Amino acid sequence: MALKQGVKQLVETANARITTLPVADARALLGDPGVVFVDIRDVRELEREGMVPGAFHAPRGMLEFWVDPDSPYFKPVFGEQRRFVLYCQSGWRSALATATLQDMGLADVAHVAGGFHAWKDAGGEVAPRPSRA
Ligand SMILES: O=S(=O)([O-])[S-]
Repeated sequence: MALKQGVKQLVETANARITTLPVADARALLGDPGVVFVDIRDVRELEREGMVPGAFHAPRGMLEFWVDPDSPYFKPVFGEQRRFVLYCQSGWRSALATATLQDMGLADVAHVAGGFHAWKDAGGEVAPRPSRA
């Protein structure tokens, strides 16, 4: 079956209209109280590899429902006037998720180029997943 769009095209289209932060720029934001790092990977990935210290874990499958204040699953962190910096493993899922949150109207949302892999390769800070990340 021929798809109308494959993942490569979806990611490219998303990347063309969202903010992508190089790892160095993202690392410079770590600890900034106006910034929330959002880890959208599966919990198993966090347990296996750790995460950006202090990141908020919002699995991609729930993301839209946690962001929408009209959803029963809304998480108040997404109602704060802060910058949201999403990351996944390699920057593909986060590109799609960032585009979606932008479409939903989140004012300041970006993602990390190359995801957690690139973050770690650059010597980025890594913390174990807290028991309730
Ligand atoms: O997390 S991912 O970029 O490999 S889809």
